[in-house]
Amino acid sequence: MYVNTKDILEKASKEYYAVPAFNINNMEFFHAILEGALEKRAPLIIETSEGAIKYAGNGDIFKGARYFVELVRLFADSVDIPIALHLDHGKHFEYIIAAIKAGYSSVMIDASEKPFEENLKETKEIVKIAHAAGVSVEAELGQLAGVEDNVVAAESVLVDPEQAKIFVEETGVDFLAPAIGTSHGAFKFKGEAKLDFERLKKVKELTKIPLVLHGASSVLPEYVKMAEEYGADLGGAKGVPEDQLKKCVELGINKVNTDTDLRIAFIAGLRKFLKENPKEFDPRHYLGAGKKLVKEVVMNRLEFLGAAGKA
Ligand SMILES: O=C(COP(=O)(O)O)N(O)CCCCO
Ligand code: NA
Ligand SMILES: [Zn+2]
Repeated sequence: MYVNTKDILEKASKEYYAVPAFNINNMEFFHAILEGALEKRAPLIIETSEGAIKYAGNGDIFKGARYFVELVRLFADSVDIPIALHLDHGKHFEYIIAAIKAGYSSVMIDASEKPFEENLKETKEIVKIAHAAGVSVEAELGQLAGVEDNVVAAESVLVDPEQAKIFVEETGVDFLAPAIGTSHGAFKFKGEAKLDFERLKKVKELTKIPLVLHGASSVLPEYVKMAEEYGADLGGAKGVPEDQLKKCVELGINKVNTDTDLRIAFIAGLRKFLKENPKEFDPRHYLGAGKKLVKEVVMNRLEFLGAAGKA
């Protein structure tokens, strides 16, 4: 059934497990993720960036938002696991409104690169509108290092737990993404992976709401290796080690944004298939090879985060 993201996350927060939020840009990734969640009997959060919406609508953001709502609801309305659709990194008012209008379960207002007062003001405004439409809201405090879509924050700006308490009280936001040292993409961390667990613990104690980890892909070595074996150039790829991810869940992370791990799995499966099947040109076959590995990663991550069996 199609649900509000908050319903999924409130349960996870109470029981201290996490639900991965998987990014999609097309139908094939959605099918792979859905199959994995059904087999694992897990709640499912599908999320799309603004770029994905523009891509699916071929430039028209409202068509793109409608496309993902129709695609997800087509299946969600006929299965017995809870499924939510979330706008990831909503930075522009028109995308956030398009998502709300099209029927998304939740939206992220990401004003994290703006000064605290401005982030608070913008988030408050979106919460008012979204809540009036029965849509839940995610916001971000602090900044991830690395390229966050088109915002390059040279260094991470870590969340201030006291500010997080004020922010949550003043805005009424439903779930919060505290920056604790991760970054987006396949090349996280300059040296050793280092997350600020103390800070995370304080944010959970002070805010008591579901928390989100961005830049949470582990960049799994076996898939990186396979992709490289068949021609990919991913030198230096590094993600969040799984033991550190586990610790984040124990400290109160409940939504784990996962995009890069699915992309690497897909390209590994696709490259291998193309190399081994030079005569094949049916898109259902070569995209199917990517899908297969995406489903594998999805099932492992649902199990690892404790979402399996929680539907
Ligand atoms: O936090 C994440 C996922 O991060 P990762 O790159 O670790 O999968 N996301 O918000 C997904 C979109 C990344 C920006 O384009
Ligand atoms: Na998000
Ligand atoms: Zn993110």
